[in-house]
Order: sequence, then structure tokens, then C-alpha cells
Amino acid sequence: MEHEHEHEFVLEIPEFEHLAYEVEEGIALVTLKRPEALNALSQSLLEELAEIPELVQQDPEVRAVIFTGEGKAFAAGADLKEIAAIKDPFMGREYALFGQRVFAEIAALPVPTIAAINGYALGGGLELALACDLRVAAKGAKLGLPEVGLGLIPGFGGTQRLPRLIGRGRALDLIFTGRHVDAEEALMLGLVNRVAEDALEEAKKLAQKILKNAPIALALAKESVVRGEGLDLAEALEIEADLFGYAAATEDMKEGVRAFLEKRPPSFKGE
Ligand SMILES: C/C=C/C(=O)SCCNC(=O)CCNC(=O)[C@H](O)C(C)(C)COP(=O)(O)OP(=O)(O)OC[C@H]1O[C@@H](n2cnc3c(N)ncnc32)[C@H](O)[C@@H]1OP(=O)(O)O
Repeated sequence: MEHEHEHEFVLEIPEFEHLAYEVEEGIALVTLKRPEALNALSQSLLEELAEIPELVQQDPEVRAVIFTGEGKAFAAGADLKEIAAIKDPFMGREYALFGQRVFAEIAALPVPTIAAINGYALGGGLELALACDLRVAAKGAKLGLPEVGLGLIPGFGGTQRLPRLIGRGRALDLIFTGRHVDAEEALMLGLVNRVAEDALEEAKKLAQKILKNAPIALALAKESVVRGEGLDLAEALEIEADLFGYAAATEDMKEGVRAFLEKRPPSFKGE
């Protein structure tokens, strides 16, 4: 007798100690779970985070990812007990490279990613949020890069992603002073996209709104923005034209345009 699930692809989700991973209606929710240390990014937590991009890419159901934190913090930075054990520049460099690699893989995910900043997002915690495409902050959230106050510099991408996002002058204000900015100032600076009572609820609404659009177009739009970042305008525009070409050849493009002309909502298939 043929087994009902014989051909079903079963995705194995690893047992995480410091993370929760769940998928609901196409949205993967990754929750940092070390609330007793304000979700400080220990090596073991970072190793678990490093598994997320593969998990997401193996599951065709996942069309967006939200990162958030349990308790009163999103993440209060890299784990300072572990940083205290760094003995020399080589160890320090390896330490930074590891965090950078994890966040680079998150930044390279082909699906939209959102940080739901429920509380403190400091140092490495803010750098994780900066590796996401969009950021939603709760009203009481505090964001900052306090590293210079510890004799450090941001090392998980902050000196690069923050100025690219909000401009050099604003980034250096935050990096030099190490001050915490509240959600409203973060919105004004362009550091977050939205402020809400409940960051996670707002992030889910934002994801649902995004997911109404054509999946291939979303991936190509992200690819165009990401690949263009390091290039000069002429080269980047060529990439945009190529990716526009791909989008224009999809079934979803035909459906999107037909639906507009027929004055009805589109039904996208991701083809
Ligand atoms: C390359 C990347 C580099 C970096 O990220 S460097 C780190 C940058 N981050 C920081 O400097 C923030 C450090 N944390 C704080 O300043 C404070 O926390 C807060 C302002 C965020 C909150 O203060 P309060 O509400 O008074 O809580 P609490 O008692 O300080 O923290 C609760 C428990 O959480 C632990 N904790 C907080 N942040 C970290 C961290 N970054 N690394 C390790 N542990 C942390 C504490 O020690 C304490 O634990 P216990 O109850 O055992 O004393």
C-alpha cells in the first residue's frame, strides 16, 4: 500500500538551545532565547543563528523571515563575558569574522527579512538588525552601537552597514557617542522603517503586505538592490535591466498585468 507521505519532503529542524524557529503562513519567525542575558549573542547562539539561512532556503514554504527577541531585549550585543576572553588581535579578528559571516549569510537570503526590535538592540544586536532588509521597533526600544565605550569598535558589520543605511554623518554620531536612541529618533534617522506598540505584530503585518506581491519579483528586486550596492551607477543599472528582463519573462508578470487590466486582484504562483 502506498504510504500517504511517501514522497513528501520532510524538513528536519535542528533542536536549538537559544533560538526558537517556527513557520506560519509562509513567514519564518526566529526568536532569540537567552532572556536572562538580554539575548546577548554568545558563540553558541551565533552558531545556531548560522543554521537559519540554510533552513530557510531548504523550505520553499518560507517566503519571509522575521527575527525577534524574547523578553525585554532584541539583543544587547555580543556576549561581553566571551569578549573578555579575547587575548590577541588574531583571536579578535577571528571573532569578528565569524559574526560577520553569520550576518552576511542572513543579509544574502533571497527572501525579505525583518527585524522586530522588541527592546534593546545594542552592538551586535543592532548589527543583526542591520543585516535584515527592514526594521520595525517597539515604542520603548533602545538602539545603539556602544562599542567605543568598551574600547572596541562595532565588528559584526556595524561600521559598514550603518553608514550605508543612514549616511556617514549620522552613523558616526551613533558610533562615536555610543548613545542609545529611542524608537522615534531611530525612525527619524532612517534606522528603522516603522514604530509600533508591538514590534512583532507590526512586523507580521508588514510581511503579509509584502507577501501579497510576486515572489520572484521580490527576490529579483532584493538582488538588484544588494548587488548594486558595491558598484558604480552604470554597472548597477545594467544589473537592474538584466533582472527586470527576468521579471518580465515570468508567468507572474503576465498575471499581474492581466489582473490590473481586468480590474481584479492578482493571483501569483511564483512562476
Ligand atoms: C562585535 C560586537 C560587539 C558588541 O556587541 S559589544 C557589546 C555591546 N553591548 C553592550 O555594551 C550592552 C551591554 N548591556 C547593557 O548595557 C545593559 O545590560 C542594558 C543597558 C542593555 C540593560 O541594563 P539592565 O536593564 O540594567 O540589565 P542588566 O542587569 O545590565 O542585564 C541583565 C543581565 O544580562 C546580562 N547582559 C546584558 N548585556 C550583556 C552582554 N552584552 N553580554 C553578556 N551579558 C549581558 C547582564 O550581565 C545581566 O546579567 P546578570 O543578571 O547575570 O548580572
